[in-house]
Amino acid sequence: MSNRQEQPLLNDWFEKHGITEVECLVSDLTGILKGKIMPAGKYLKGGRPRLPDSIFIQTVTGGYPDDEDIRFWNPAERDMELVPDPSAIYPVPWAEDPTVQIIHDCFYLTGEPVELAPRYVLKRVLDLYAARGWRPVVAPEVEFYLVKTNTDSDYPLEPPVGRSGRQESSRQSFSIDAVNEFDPLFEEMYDYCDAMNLDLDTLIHEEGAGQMEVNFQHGDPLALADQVVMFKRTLRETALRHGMYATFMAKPMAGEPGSSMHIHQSLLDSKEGHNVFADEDGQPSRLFHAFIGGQQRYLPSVMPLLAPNVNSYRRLMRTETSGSAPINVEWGMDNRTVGLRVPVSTPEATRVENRLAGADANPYLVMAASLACGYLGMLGRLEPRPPMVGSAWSGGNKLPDDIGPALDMLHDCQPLADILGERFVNSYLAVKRAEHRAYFQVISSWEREHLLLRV
Ligand SMILES: NC(=O)CC[C@H](N)C(=O)O
Repeated sequence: MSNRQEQPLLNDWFEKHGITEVECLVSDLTGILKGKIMPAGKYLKGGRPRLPDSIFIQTVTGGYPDDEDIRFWNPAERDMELVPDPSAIYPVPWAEDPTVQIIHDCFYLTGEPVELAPRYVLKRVLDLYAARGWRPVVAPEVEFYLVKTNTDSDYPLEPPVGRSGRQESSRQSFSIDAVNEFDPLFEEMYDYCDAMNLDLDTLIHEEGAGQMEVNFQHGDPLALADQVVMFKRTLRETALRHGMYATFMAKPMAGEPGSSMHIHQSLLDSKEGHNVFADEDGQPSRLFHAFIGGQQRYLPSVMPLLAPNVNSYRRLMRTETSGSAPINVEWGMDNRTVGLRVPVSTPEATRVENRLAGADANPYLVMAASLACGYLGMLGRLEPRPPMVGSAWSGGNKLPDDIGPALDMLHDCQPLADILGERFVNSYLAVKRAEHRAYFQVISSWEREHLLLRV
């Protein structure tokens, strides 16, 4: 991978846009963009930027796993070379100087890819599909909240003040006027997304106060994961410019529904280009059913990638305000109470929507995990349970209800480690356990409220 095929393309692009500065981006496990900022001339002329591989064992608080877990990564903390992906070049429309942001892949200096990189984990799963002549297609839907800026982390978040000077105080699902309250912000968001070629389909108001959802046009999973990462960055920046925060936390406010990252998934024959989830007679195919069977069998074990934080499981708790966040891996036609919804569609658009992931998850890992489960189902020709008709809520929570048990289930699932990479899974478990320990060291206001004078 040390060839420089991409160099002429970069030269042209930089020249055309008069680029003076480059942001070299790599997504860590959480989805935080790490990297280096460089003058354009140096970037084009000089060697590739480097980072230590320890960026992939860093927790969200900047810590590292405990000593006993360190054997899972590379104690030498080796350098990685960052290689630009020419299909992931985006201008930075809000920058003062002409700046480009480029998503990079990571390779050791010996040439092997770094298996801990989330983007590599997705590529690895896509390669397995490609080897069988399959090309998965996905369409992500991402929910988020706009909230009032707030610098006191002990204080609950609040909805932002819109153009009317008021905060939303009742459910405004699908209201156009409630979106228009934040018109200046969304107009700028669209301008930025257009400049970056992010293919947004629709924007709607969701159920929560200040909660919105964007849908992306369907396409290649790697390109869409890149787009979601870039969209999150763009929206956070836009909101700041308008005196608000945009948050992708799975459950930012106790009395409001959580935010999800639904993934619609279909499967094309790589050569012919037709959707193999439908038979010649237009009926759902055996592969489609086996894909769902795999999702039913393996999704509970891959929950740490779909719901990666303690906060993620608050979204998946059934309460009066949890909205339609699923707590099961049932499937059903046009049914929003199940984790695996099959929308009514034409045969060419036959697909299954995985509704489990939170908006807080890393999109590379969500897509890798979800597609890995479907792949295992197709390989093992697994049969799904009968589709759910009516409400699936009454069956109770069929998913791990906290990050601790979810990590134990991932640890015990060898078929997933074989697909996602043993070294990646072990490092991921170590990082998430370290985060869980750090969380547990914080004494919450609930404990002060209810235990202080009673126990
Ligand atoms: N768009 C919807 O169906 C709502 C999803 C819900 N907010 C969730 O967290 O899963």
